[in-house]
Parts: sequence; structure tokens; C-alpha cells
Amino acid sequence: MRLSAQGIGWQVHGHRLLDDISLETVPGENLGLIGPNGSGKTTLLRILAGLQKPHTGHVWLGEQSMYRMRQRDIARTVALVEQQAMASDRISVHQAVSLGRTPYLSPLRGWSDQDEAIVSRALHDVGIEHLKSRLWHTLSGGEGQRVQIARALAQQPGLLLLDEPTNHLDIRHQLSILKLVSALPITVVIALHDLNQAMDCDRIGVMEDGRLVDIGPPEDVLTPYRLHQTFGVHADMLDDPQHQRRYMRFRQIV
Ligand SMILES: Nc1ncnc2c1ncn2[C@@H]1O[C@H](COP(=O)(O)OP(=O)(O)OP(=O)(O)O)[C@@H](O)[C@H]1O
Repeated sequence: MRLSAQGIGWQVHGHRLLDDISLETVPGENLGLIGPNGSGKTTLLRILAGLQKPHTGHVWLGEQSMYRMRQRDIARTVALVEQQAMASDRISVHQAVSLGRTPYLSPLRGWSDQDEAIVSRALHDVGIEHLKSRLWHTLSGGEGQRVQIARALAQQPGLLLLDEPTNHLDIRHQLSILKLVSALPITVVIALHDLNQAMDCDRIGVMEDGRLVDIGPPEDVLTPYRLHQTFGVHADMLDDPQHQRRYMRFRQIV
């Protein structure tokens, strides 16, 4: 699924939080979104998911304007995993993940074996089958985050938007979620704070003060200049020939 955004602007009380953002995803790519705290990543993701309408600009899903689509059709196309989406409802994990199937249900199209299979697969893929009978609100932060990701997978979107999906996860689950996400045959836009994890994305967009200041392949974007300019840190680039990979080690600017 191709998503394009043109001239996106958003402001609150005259303060510009997003300023003229244009981007287009490549179908099937993993696009990382990085930027300091408060640079506008969450606000942009919510607009790309159709939860907020921008004050200026436009979003298209494929050839269709998002603002001419029914909410149900948007939900069949785009899933968003938010950062702070903790549960308060007294429902089980299985029920929570089943909510991902809501856009496909109607009075004429009830719950089917296929829906059940999709939910089971999503529970399996994020490794929470053993939690399926637990009450959602009793889960730890990391377990709850995996439920949110399973719910989004059950939605079977063509475009998956993830807002710092690993921030509550232990290192093993961080790696397994990132591996799962990168193997999905769909377009993924993922906000990340860990810049070494962002290096594994196909492309990276850099947010700074509500503007998208760069977008491109990780090696072109994550330069010492960019890290200094946007994040205010020095970075040493370390090559790992065994895994043919580059890592960054960060130092404060003194
Ligand atoms: N409804 C709102 N009213 C006022 N300010 C807001 C509102 N929503 C967001 N902001 C501000 O907009 C800026 C961008 O916020 P946003 O959450 O999009 O940033 P972010 O890049 O996701 O940050 P973080 O990395 O800390 O999650 C912040 O300064 C935030 O305080």
C-alpha cells in the first residue's frame, strides 16, 4: 500500500507542531521515523492513520483521498499501534486482539472461522498465545504492547504505523517484534528512538521541530552531521565486518 502525504501542517494555539510535511512510502518498505522528543512523530503518525485531520495538506491511500474514505475502509487499510495505549477495559487478551477484526464484521458478515484463525495467528506471531485468557488490564506494559501489535496485525492492514513499539519491551521481545515487523509483506512506518535499530529500516525520515528535514537510506541520513545537528550528539561509526553492519556509539557534545 502506498501512502502519500502532501503539505501536512498542524498547529495548536498558533504554535506550529507540524510544518509542511510531504512524504510518500514505497510499497512494502519499512520506513523509520526518528527525531528528538517533541519533534512531531506521534502527531504525524496520528494524521497518517486518519485519527486527526491536518489543518493543511492531504493524505492519500493508494489513489484514494483519505478524507473521502469511510472510517471502516481506512481501518481495513491502516492500523496504528500507539505509544500509550494502555487498556482499561475488562476484556481478555483474545477479545482485545479480536477487536482488530471489527472493520470486517457487519450484520451480514458475522464472526467466522477465518477471523478466529487470523486472531490465533496474530497471538502466535507476537508470542502471546499463553496470555490469551488473561484480562487485558492486568498485563505488564510490555505484554500490553504486544497485545496492541497483535490487534493491529489481526486488522490485516496494507499499512502498519507503529509509534515506538519497542519502548516497553525487554531486549529479546524488542528484537523479535522488529524482526516480525520487517518481515511483514506490507508497508510499515515505525517511529523509533533507538537509532541503531533504525539502521535496519529501508529508509529513515528525520523529524526536527515539526519538519521532516531528511528522508532516505539509513547510511545517507544517519551521518555525523545529522546526528550532531538534530540530536545534539557526537556519533562514532563502528563497522562490524562479521555481520556487515555499521553501529553508532554516541557521545555528548561537551
Ligand atoms: N494537543 C496538543 N496540544 C498542545 N501541544 C501538543 C498537543 N499534541 C502534541 N503537542 C506538542 O507537540 C509536540 C510534538 O509532539 P509529539 O508527541 O508529536 O512528538 P514526538 O516526536 O512523538 O515526541 P516523543 O519522542 O517525546 O514521543 C510536543 O511539543 C507536544 O508537547
